[in-house]
Amino acid sequence: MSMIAAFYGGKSILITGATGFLGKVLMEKLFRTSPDLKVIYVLVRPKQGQTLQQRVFQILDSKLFEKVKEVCPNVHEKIRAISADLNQNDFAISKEDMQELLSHTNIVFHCAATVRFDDHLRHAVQLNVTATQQLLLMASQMPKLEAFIHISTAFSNCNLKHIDEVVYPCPVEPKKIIDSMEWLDDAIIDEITPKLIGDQPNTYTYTKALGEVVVQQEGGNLNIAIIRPSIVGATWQEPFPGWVDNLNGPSGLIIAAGKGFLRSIRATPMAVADLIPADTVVNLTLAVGWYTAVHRPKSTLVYHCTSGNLNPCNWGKMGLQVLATFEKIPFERAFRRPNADFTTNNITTHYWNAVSHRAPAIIYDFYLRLTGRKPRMTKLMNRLLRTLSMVEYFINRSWEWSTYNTEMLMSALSPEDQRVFNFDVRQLNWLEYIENYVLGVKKYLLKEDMAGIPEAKQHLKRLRNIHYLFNTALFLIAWRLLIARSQVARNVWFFIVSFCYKFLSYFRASSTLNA
Ligand SMILES: CCCCCCCCCCCCCCCCCCCCCCCCCC(=O)SCCNC(=O)CCNC(=O)[C@H](O)C(C)(C)COP(=O)(O)OP(=O)(O)OC[C@H]1O[C@@H](n2cnc3c(N)ncnc32)[C@H](O)[C@@H]1OP(=O)(O)O
Ligand SMILES: NC(=O)C1=CN([C@@H]2O[C@H](COP(=O)(O)OP(=O)(O)OC[C@H]3O[C@@H](n4cnc5c(N)ncnc54)[C@H](OP(=O)(O)O)[C@@H]3O)[C@@H](O)[C@H]2O)C=CC1
Repeated sequence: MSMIAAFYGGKSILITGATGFLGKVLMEKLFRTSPDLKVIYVLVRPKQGQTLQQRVFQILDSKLFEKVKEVCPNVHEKIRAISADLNQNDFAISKEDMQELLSHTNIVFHCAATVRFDDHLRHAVQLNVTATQQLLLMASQMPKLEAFIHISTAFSNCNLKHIDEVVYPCPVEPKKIIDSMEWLDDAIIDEITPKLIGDQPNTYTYTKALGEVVVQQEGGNLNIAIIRPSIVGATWQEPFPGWVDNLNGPSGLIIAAGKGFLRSIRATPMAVADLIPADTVVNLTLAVGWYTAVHRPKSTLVYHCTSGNLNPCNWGKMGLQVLATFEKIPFERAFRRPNADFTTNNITTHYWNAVSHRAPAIIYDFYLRLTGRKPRMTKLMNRLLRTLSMVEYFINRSWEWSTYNTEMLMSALSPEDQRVFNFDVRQLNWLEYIENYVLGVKKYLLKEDMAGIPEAKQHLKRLRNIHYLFNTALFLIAWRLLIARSQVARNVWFFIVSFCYKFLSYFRASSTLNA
């Protein structure tokens, strides 16, 4: 019997960010392994004309939850959606709901965040810092609370090369930042943002670092732990391989490469691609929840959920495997044949951006205009280039994350828990994982049918022929222009033509003699 699964039985669990990528996998695993849990409270904001209930039921009715429905048929009754906006005071939670949360919650998993790299500092601070502070305040009023688990990121201190499982101080106290956001106007915030974030690459990593400091400073007597996952990718094993539902991290770029938009990325092939599957993160999170509640460590423990030091894979290997998978499982209606490559310096990056990204987009938009359609490729390409510029920082460096706490926890688990809540990335086979990832992107993100693969392959063959035809035509035109202008080119041309003629004459003569 799994001790961790038994621990969550009968518990009331509060999850923020449950409608996000990681939150969904977390809920799924909780319901599947502890179907006798009492209730999961999810803080949800209403969206797109959907009620809260509809938003949550849509998640429960998705393929991700198919196995859950078998082991926990009354899952709809065990989830309680609470209207909340983490940007508002007291999260805009009603008094009755707040009362219920405060008096019943046993465990809190805080996953909600803005993960946009370029978010305005005011918004990023509100969600990643102030909301964390407010949630801690709420948690301190929960008499039955056993553990508070905060999800941060392994990149919260990416200005360092070697990162330990400790909370690092920030140059400016989070409280001062929170206060200043209240009275500074947007223009001034824009101006001081680069100075404040210093050697952090963006407002996301900066505010996640501030969030950790808030957790440490304001955790009071709570049992708190911080989890730092690296780049969260599709599921590895559970509930099935390859599940992914948003474009963050590598997923969007896999689509862009598979559809043929992405031709070149400035990346260091030997840099470590520190991906971590979503189910691995969730298994560690649940194990940490159990350990924190049961063993009550004296201080806030930080757990790195990374792959690089235990089972490293680099971007070069990953890129090649992604391309190899496209051969077997191509995406439908590609714009060009997938043929992306890594570049390593600024000049080649600019060159390939102009030649392989912008020029084809302009030509295609011209063609759309000619045929009376609305141009759209240049806009899409600009967005892709913006995304590339945002992720460049992370794919041209390697970090070392120590994993003492994570390894300590692994050895503290029973063999059964090590199996059910497996977070040992040494067992991960990267080639298999990446293939499943690409397949998952095709099935769950692009919603493409596997039956369409033969047609997709035909389409790629047509694109290849068009490519060859286009290149040949281009070469002939260039050559024709050169011959018209240069005596040397003309001489070379006559030499080649007469050589071919002589060779053919000789060949014909010798075959007549033999006959
Ligand atoms: C040796 C040879 C080898 C050969 C090799 C060949 C290679 C070939 C294989 C290639 C693949 C393998 C290598 C992969 C490298 C991956 C690196 C990942 C590093 C990640 C590090 C993460 C570290 C930190 C981890 C964390 O701790 S946190 C989690 C990470 N957080 C994020 O990943 C958020 C990022 N994103 C944003 O920050 C915003 O998205 C923003 C970008 C500002 C845009 O912003 P904006 O332009 O405003 O656009 P949106 O409004 O967002 O979207 C507007 C429209 O574009 C859509 N769209 C949004 N995104 C994306 C996206 N990516 N890709 C595509 N489309 C996207 C969206 O659907 C919407 O479409 P629509 O609805 O209009 O139709
Ligand atoms: N994905 C990754 O690669 C990594 C993620 N992390 C961390 O993991 C956690 C989860 O990330 P992930 O699941 O990928 O992110 P998602 O963007 O998929 O999910 C974010 C969640 O936060 C919720 N949220 C955002 N704003 C508000 C708000 N104002 N009020 C209420 N809820 C809000 C979203 O709700 P809604 O559905 O309404 O938008 C969503 O449920 C984050 O803390 C992130 O920093 C760490 C390392 C890597």
